[in-house]
Amino acid sequence: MKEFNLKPNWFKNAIFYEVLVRGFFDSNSDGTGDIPGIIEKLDYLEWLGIDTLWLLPFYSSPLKDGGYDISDFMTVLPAYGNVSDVERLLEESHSRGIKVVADLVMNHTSDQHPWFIESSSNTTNAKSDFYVWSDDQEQYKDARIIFVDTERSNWTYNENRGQYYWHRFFSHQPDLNYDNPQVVNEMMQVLHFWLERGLDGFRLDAVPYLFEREGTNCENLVETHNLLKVIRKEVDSKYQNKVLLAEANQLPHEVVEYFGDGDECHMSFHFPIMPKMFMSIKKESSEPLRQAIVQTPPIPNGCQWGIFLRNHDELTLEMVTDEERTFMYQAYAADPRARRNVGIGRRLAPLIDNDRRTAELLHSLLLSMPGSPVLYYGDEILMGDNMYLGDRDSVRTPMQWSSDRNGGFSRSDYASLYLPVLMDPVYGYEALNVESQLLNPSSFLQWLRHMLWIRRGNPVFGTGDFESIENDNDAIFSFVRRDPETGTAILCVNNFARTAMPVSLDISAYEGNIARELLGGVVFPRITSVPYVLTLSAYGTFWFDISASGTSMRSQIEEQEVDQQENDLYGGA
Ligand SMILES: OC[C@H]1O[C@H](O[C@H]2O[C@H](CO)[C@@H](O)[C@H](O)[C@H]2O)[C@H](O)[C@@H](O)[C@@H]1O
Ligand SMILES: [Ca+2]
Repeated sequence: MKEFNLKPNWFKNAIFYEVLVRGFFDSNSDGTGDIPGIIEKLDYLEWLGIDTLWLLPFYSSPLKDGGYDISDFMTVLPAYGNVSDVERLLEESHSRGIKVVADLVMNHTSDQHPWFIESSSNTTNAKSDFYVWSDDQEQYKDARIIFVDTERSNWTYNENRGQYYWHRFFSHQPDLNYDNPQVVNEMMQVLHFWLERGLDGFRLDAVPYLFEREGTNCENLVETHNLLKVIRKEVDSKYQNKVLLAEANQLPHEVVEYFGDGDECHMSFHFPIMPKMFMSIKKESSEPLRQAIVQTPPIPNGCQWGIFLRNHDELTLEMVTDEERTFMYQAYAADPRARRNVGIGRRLAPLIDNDRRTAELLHSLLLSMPGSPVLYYGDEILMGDNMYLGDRDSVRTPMQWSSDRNGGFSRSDYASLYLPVLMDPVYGYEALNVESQLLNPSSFLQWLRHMLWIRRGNPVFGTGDFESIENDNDAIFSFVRRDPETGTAILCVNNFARTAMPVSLDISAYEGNIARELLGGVVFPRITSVPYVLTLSAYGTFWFDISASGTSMRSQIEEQEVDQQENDLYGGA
């Protein structure tokens, strides 16, 4: 059993893994993944080297939005299991040193939630103010529509009540009214219910939209931030080492506001840099990503970004410029079937034409840039997608465990699967699955596991400063992650070009230090006052330990070995 990490800032060094409960493993052969199924796969996740599971909503739901339409916050969808199963998952995960956070949808409920059924019955019932009601559709006209593929308005008429209700997402997801203290109180009970059971925190879904105010776009309002401060205070006062992770798909200066002064969320997804990684690839230029990082404001101590390549939604293009959006659609979604709302409904591998080198470059970035990496289930084997499925189901097909029936995901009839497993010649389960990649020492899965291991052994990736390193090649993104107190420093060099590239780096500040490549342990020439010259292969990357002598993870003995190697290789020069 691994030592369970009880440090308050554990999430800064965590590697997150996002699990679609429905799509991971079906333990009872009914065609739907479930909580006991995740328990059965914990050994695999431990082997892979992840620290924290993020579970997509597992609560009771009519599943019209993948479970983000909750009809009871305190029960588990029967097809997924029950509360005891979740408790068992928490125990089993914790015993392996794995923490578990879950999605919490505070902004809205399903229209099947008893609160909404009562609220919509008339204007005088006890839950009458639980939602945002209006006689007309005139209010909040400055609020954009988010699900543009399906919704034409943020208001929908309810026959029973004879009024309109407000919803930022699907019309079956009425927004809760946080101006009503009873709603705040109810949501606090929900938080307590799950935290008491041992959950390690929440991913707070769609958090910018909790309040509405006339004359604003109803996003990121001060009232929303004040409520988050109240929630944080409540969580901190009763529990230890929990994490709140904000899902706020907003501009850089807005997204950092979800950390408050260190008194709101511990973490926030770094939405601004995600599309920029993909732009840098197609432009063969480090500039889009470099700019996005440089423009990221500093965050308070005790806070951390969550960085990701892909997730269960579309590759969102809501917060990029019109020009950038056009570029992204042309570069990554020439086929209009790939488009979803304001974004692209594809998984990582098809986005990058299944190119292993690009996948390695993107994951090297994910594991070395400031923030905690969040992996999406299936991306560790470079799973594909199914553009013919509706909404965002294109990227939510069953996990491919083996070449057995239904990809080893379920023993049920194929026809009863919640979504069809992929069967095409490139990404189908017979060609692409966990089992075959476990057996293949040079598979992407094995490569990624090695990278996660290296990252874990170098905590500076989670907690260190970020220093951009000047170089003479636009295709190359170079930076150092360092801990000024210990002198630990790791130089990361990334080539966005599809061809080999030379680069000269200005790392004279580290003059005298040895550069030791982290994956193979090979010693490169000592750093001097002149530019450091490297050659990178197409989409190539390097991680070098350039720490001051004796301050890194290396022991004194290793240091002597380095001297010897250097002597052998460079004749003591
Ligand atoms: O609960 C409703 C939705 O909430 C999240 O949505 C986020 O994803 C949207 C794209 O699919 C994005 O445009 C929006 O800004 C986000 O809040 C959740 O991740 C979705 O799955 C869910 O439908
Ligand atoms: Ca099942």
